[in-house]
Amino acid sequence: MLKPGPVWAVGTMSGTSLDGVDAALVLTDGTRILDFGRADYRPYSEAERETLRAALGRWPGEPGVEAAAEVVETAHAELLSTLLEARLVGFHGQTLAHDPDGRQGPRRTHQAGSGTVLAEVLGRPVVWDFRSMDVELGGQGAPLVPFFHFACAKWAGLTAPVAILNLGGVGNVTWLDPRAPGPEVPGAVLAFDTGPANAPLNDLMRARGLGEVDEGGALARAGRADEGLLARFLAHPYFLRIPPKSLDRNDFNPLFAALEGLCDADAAATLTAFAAAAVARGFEHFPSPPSALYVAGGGRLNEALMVELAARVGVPVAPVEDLGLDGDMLEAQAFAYLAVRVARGLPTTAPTTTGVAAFVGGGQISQPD
Ligand SMILES: Nc1ncnc2c1ncn2[C@@H]1O[C@H](COP(=O)(O)OP(=O)(O)OP(=O)(O)O)[C@@H](O)[C@H]1O
Ligand SMILES: CC(=O)N[C@H]1[C@@H]2OC[C@@H](O2)[C@@H](O)[C@@H]1O[C@H](C)C(=O)O
Repeated sequence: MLKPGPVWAVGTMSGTSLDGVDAALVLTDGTRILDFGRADYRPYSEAERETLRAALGRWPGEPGVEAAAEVVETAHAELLSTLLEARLVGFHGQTLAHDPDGRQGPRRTHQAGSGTVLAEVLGRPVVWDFRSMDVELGGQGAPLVPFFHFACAKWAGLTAPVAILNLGGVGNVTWLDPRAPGPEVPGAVLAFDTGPANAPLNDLMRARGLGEVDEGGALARAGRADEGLLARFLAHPYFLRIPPKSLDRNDFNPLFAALEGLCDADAAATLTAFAAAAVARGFEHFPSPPSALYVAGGGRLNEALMVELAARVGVPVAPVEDLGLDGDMLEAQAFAYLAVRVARGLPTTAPTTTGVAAFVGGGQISQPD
C-alpha cells in the first residue's frame, strides 16, 4: 500500500503515432500535482515499429500480438530502468485495438504489454490496464487524461474555463472549469476524442514515400485543402455524436482513399485542415466557449495545423508550454497521476469523460515479488 501524502510516480505513454515511449515523473497525492520531475523518451526502432504496425487492429491471441507485447515490454523496461526514483509506475501500454461501441464484435479495448512482467523486471508496483474496467462498465475507455488536465489547470492557477487539446495520432480534448472544487463535480469537465489528428498525415507521408512526418507542416503549407473532400470527411456521423465518444486510430481510414487523386501537398493540406476542422466541430459540444485552447502532443509542432486551428476555433490557441506545462510529456505525466489515483482508490473516469454510468477507478495493480 502507498503511504498517505504525495508520492513520486512515473507514467508512460506509447501513443497511436507508434513513434516511441514517453516516460515522466510526477509528485502527487492523487488529487493535486505538487511537482513535475524528470522525463525521457525511447524511440522504437524501424523493426519494432513494423512489429507494432503489423499488430494494429488485433486482439489478444491473434497473430502478431505477442510479438508486439514483447516489443512494448522491452522498450518500457529499458526506459523505466533509468527513472526508478519513482515509487510507483503507471504503464499505459500500446493500444492495438479499441472498439468500445462493439462495432466489430464484443465491446472491448486492447493495450499490449503486461504490467505484471514490468513489475517483476523493475521491482516496483505497476498500475496498468487502465481502460478495460471502464469499457466493461459501459464507458468508452477513453480519453483518460481529463482528470489530469483538470489538475494541470489547478496547478497552473487558471480561473476561467479552458480547453486542453492533445494532438497525437488521434486528437482528444478536455473542456474544464477550474473554478470547480474537483473534476468529479458536475459541470467540471467534459472530454472526448475530436477525430483523427496526426496518424492519417503520417500514413500519407509513408504511403507516398515522403518520410514519416510532415515536419512543421511544410508540405501542407505548400498545398491547398480540397474543400469538397473536407466537407465529405466532416459529414462522418462521428461529429454528430454527443460526447463522450472515442475513436480507434484507423476508424476514418476508409474515407481517406479519396485523397488518391490529389498531389502530395494538397493531400497533406486536406488532412491538416480536417484535423483542425474536427476540433472546431468538437467546440459545438462544449457547455460554454473556453477562454483559450491549449495544445499538447506532437501536432502542436505542426505550424500548418496550428494556423488551421487558430482560424477555425474562434478562441486564442497556444501550446501548453504557455501554462508552464510540457506538451511532449503531458500524456506520460497523466499516467503517473492516474496510477496514484488508482493506488489510492480514487476514480479515474466519469460519466462526462468516458460516458461510463458512474465514477470508475480502472486499472490493475501488479506488485513485484
Ligand atoms: N516537428 C513536428 N512537425 C510536425 N508534426 C510533428 C512534429 N513533431 C511531432 N509531430 C507529429 O506528432 C506525432 C507524435 O505526436 P504524439 O507523440 O503526441 O502522439 P502519440 O502520443 O503517439 O499519439 P496519441 O496521443 O494519439 O496516443 C508525430 O507522429 C507527428 O505526426
Ligand atoms: C484507446 C486509446 O488508446 N486512445 C488514445 C488515443 O490517443 C489519443 C486519443 O486516442 C485518446 O483517447 C487516447 O489516449 C489518451 C492518452 C487518453 O486516453 O486520454
